[in-house]
Order: sequence, then C-alpha cells, then structure tokens
Amino acid sequence: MNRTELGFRLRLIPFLDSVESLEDGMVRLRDRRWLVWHPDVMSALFRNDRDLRHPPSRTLSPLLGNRSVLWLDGAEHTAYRRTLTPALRGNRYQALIEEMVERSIAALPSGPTSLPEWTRKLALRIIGRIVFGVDDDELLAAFTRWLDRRLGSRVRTLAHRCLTPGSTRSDPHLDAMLLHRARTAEPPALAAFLPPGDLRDQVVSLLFAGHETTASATAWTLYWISRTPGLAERLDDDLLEATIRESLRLSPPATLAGNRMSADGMVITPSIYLAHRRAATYENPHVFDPARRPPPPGAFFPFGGGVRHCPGRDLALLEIRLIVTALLRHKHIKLSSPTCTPQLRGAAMAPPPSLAMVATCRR
Ligand code: HEM
Repeated sequence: MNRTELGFRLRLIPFLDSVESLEDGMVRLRDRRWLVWHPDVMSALFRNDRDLRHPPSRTLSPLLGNRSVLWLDGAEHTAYRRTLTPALRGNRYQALIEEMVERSIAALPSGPTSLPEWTRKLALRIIGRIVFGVDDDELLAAFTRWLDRRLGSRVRTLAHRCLTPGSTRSDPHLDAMLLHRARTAEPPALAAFLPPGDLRDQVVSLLFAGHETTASATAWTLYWISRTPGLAERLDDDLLEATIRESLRLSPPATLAGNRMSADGMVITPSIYLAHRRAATYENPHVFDPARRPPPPGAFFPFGGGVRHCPGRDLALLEIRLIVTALLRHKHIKLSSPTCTPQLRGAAMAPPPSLAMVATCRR
C-alpha cells in the first residue's frame, strides 16, 4: 500500500481535506484506483452507471454478506430494485414515523443525552418496524452491539478489515434471530417481499443502510440548526427543506458512494464529501448557508447516483423532516458544544457520541 492509499485508509477525513483544493477533482489512490469528485466526471460516471460493475466494499461485504443488494449487478440487481424502490416510498410510512417520533421525544430524559445515539436508536427502530412489521428492541439492541464492535470506530473498522480479511463476520445467534423475525413478517412489512434465499444478507443490509446514514443526517441537521442563531425560530417548510439540503451538502453522512469498475478493471470511488466542498462549485464551501443557489449537475449527490442511487432517499428525507419538526415543536434544544469533530463509522460520518443535547419542554 503506498502513502496516498495509507492516508486514505487510516485518516480518511484529514486525507480528504488535504486533497480538497486539487483542481482536477480526482486523485490516484493506487495504480488502477481513483478517487473522483469533479462534477463533469461525476455526471458522466452516473450516466454510464448501467455499463459499470460495482465491486463489493472490502469493509462492508463481510458484514452485509455476498448477496447484499449493495453489490448485486445486472438483472439480479434490477429485479431487486424493482421490489425495493416502491416498498421504500416515504409517504406510506408517515403516520407510523410520526407515532414513533412522538414516543421517542416523550421518553427523552430531562438531562443531557447523546444526540447521535438518540437519532440512531430512533432511526433503527423506524427501519426495524418497516422491515419486520413489529418493534423488537432486544433484537435491535443485539444488532447495534454487533455493528458497533465491527464499525464503531475507524480503528475497529480497520482492525476488522485488515486482521481478518475475507472472513464473514456474521454472528450465528443474531442471524437466527433476524431470520426468525424476517420469516414471520407479514405484508406490508418489507421482509415479507424479500427473496427467501438472500434473506439474511438483505435484511442486514436494509437495517444497516436504512438507519446509520439517516440518523447521522438528522443529528447533523439539528447540529447546524442549533449552531445558526435564529434559524430554529424561522423554520417554515421551505427553509427546513433548504436546511436539510445544506446539512447534507456540508456534512454528508456517506463521505463516499459505492465503487464503480470499468470493463478494463479501473476502480473509481466517488467522493461525496469532496464534491460538496469544491471551491470552484460552491462559494465559501465551508460555510453553512441554506440560502445557496442550486448546484450544477454532478456537484451534489448525498444519495449517490446512477443505477445505484439510494432507494431510501424519500424515506430518509421524510424521517429527517418529521423528527426535526416534532422535536423543535415540543422542545428547546441546547447542545453541549458549539463545534464537533466528526466520527467515522466505516465511511459514514456522524457527530461524535459525546455531542450531548439537553431538550427542555416549550411552555
Ligand atoms: C440520509 C440518509 C441516507 C443517505 C445519505 C444515503 C446514502 C446512500 C448512498 C450514498 C448510497 C450509494 C449510492 C451509490 O453508490 O451511488 C446508498 C445506497 C443505498 N441505500 Fe441509502 N442513504 C440514506 C438512507 C437510506 C435509507 C433510509 C434506506 C432504506 C433502507 C437506504 C437504503 C439503501 C440501499 C438498499 C442502497 C443500495 C442501493 C443499490 O446498491 O442499488 N438508504 N445510500
């Protein structure tokens, strides 16, 4: 592994910050692997996505399994997306999410509580209910423990990636519990529509993809709202939408989109983080400004793009909107710190668990 790739692997955010000013919007990580973020390249890449292959992530594939939708390709991928995309359409879950959010806000302690952990637990409950059709806190807590041991920090991620390469890291006991819940799920729960042969990998993938990023996007949105004086008081629907968008730009939960591979074996990794901070595209890119003009094509893609664009996008945006609106309607929010250093879980970026929120009732 050369020095560039080592920097990319070991210290992802400092590495991304160090290449941010490269005007080409791309950097070679090793012989046939590139990190790219130039908007023209991104547009071309997503336009031709159908003809590219999507190699598994070496970090995530041992966790999510070989049959995860995240790396299926061709006809299998198209068929699976056809089931998944309508099933994840956001608005059908609005009443369910509202009810779960209200319960979670009512249970908030009066003292400080970790903001990212609160949003994570809530987002996992929501996707758990969508996938299984029932609440099962014990199962979700076991899933969280399993994930935290493997992805809970950059060090853990790298240890699992490098020390036990290629081995599956599933837990037979947890898998049996997940499979039991999935097999007994009844329509309209999502698990009832998943192909039985791939059930474990698809359930784990949905629980994982469906909560980590949404939770961190919600936490980042609340972070930016509380850092911006007067914003909470002015948040009508349009401003809230612009605020969520700007938060997804400056603090994208997924710093990288999935790998693409050309027919001649060139691997390309799109960097969402760098595309969203490109000075040639965004004026004062490090400033949080919900009033920004819409970006040009290929410059804003928090949900990836092409044939792999995130099928949970609408659901995620609905969740963020409902959680933020309900929280601010019921509570005054105060955060323990006006600044925070992002925490990486895999390549996902969240505020650190130490970022505490104190939520007091509005009178
Ligand atoms: C703010 C929240 C979210 C963000 C930022 C996000 C971001 C992403 C990104 C960047 C990708 C990779 C796309 C690519 O390679 O071009 C992706 C894929 C995916 N996401 Fe999301 N996501 C979010 C929420 C969700 C939710 C709620 C679900 C629901 C289950 C979900 C399910 C998936 C799945 C299944 C894929 C794989 C799609 C495929 O490979 O065809 N995501 N997401």
